Amino acid sequence: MEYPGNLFVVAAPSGAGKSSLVKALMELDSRVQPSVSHTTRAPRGQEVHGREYYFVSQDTFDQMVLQGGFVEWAQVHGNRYGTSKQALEQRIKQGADVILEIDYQGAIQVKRIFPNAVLVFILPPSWEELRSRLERRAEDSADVIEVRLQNAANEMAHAKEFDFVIINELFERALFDLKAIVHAQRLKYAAQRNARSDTFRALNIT
Ligand SMILES: Nc1nc2c(ncn2[C@@H]2O[C@H](COP(=O)(O)OP(=O)(O)O)[C@@H](O)[C@H]2O)c(=O)[nH]1
Ligand SMILES: Nc1ncnc2c1ncn2[C@@H]1O[C@H](COP(=O)(O)OP(=O)(O)O)[C@@H](O)[C@H]1O
Repeated sequence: MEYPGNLFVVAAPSGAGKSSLVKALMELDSRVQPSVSHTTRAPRGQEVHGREYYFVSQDTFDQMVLQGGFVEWAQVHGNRYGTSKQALEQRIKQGADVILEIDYQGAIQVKRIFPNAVLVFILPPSWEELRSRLERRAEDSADVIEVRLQNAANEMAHAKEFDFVIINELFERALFDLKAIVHAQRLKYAAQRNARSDTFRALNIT
């Protein structure tokens, strides 16, 4: 199945900077719209239901799984997260370029469904910096930080399955790299669309 707009998936270990980069990209580029996921995790810091996530109970999440309401879902760091079909269809109707901020398991599932999806993996510059960012963010308990760091090694081993890898050392540089990936995909998509219409014109197909 071809996604009608451009579909970008951004994954990274917790603390690598994916939310900050996606947020900064959307502030620069209104054509990129987020798909708001559902999660059984409790809200953190300033998070608002319906903005960062739809925060739902285990039962609600179970019901959505049973009813086939998710394009993909995964168990991550002891919580469940999923991209609802409704959230994606809402963006498809807008013809938006959609950015999914999901884990590597979800990214692989999305690529199977939408082969034209562009998968981007964000890496921290070092282990020490990853830990330090989680501690500086100060939104997770020490135990939660340990769980996330333990999972990070396995998550980063999957980076090679992605189309692009960005090292988020200097934030502005990483943001530029993410912008360039989005821009290149748009040009490719536009070129393909124009080539198709040129061919149709040459063959007198309206
Ligand atoms: N598969 C999947 N993963 C998701 C989804 N939403 C968020 N995640 C991932 O779940 C993990 C934990 O997210 P979160 O609790 O917000 O922590 P963070 O990584 O520190 O921002 C991250 O890897 C997210 O990318 C989703 O809808 N599907
Ligand atoms: N390039 C960077 N240099 C220093 N700190 C960063 C950088 N990118 C993100 N951060 C900070 O690191 C912490 C984790 O970033 P965040 O976007 O929440 O990561 P993720 O969404 O991948 O868990 C935040 O406090 C954020 O401000």
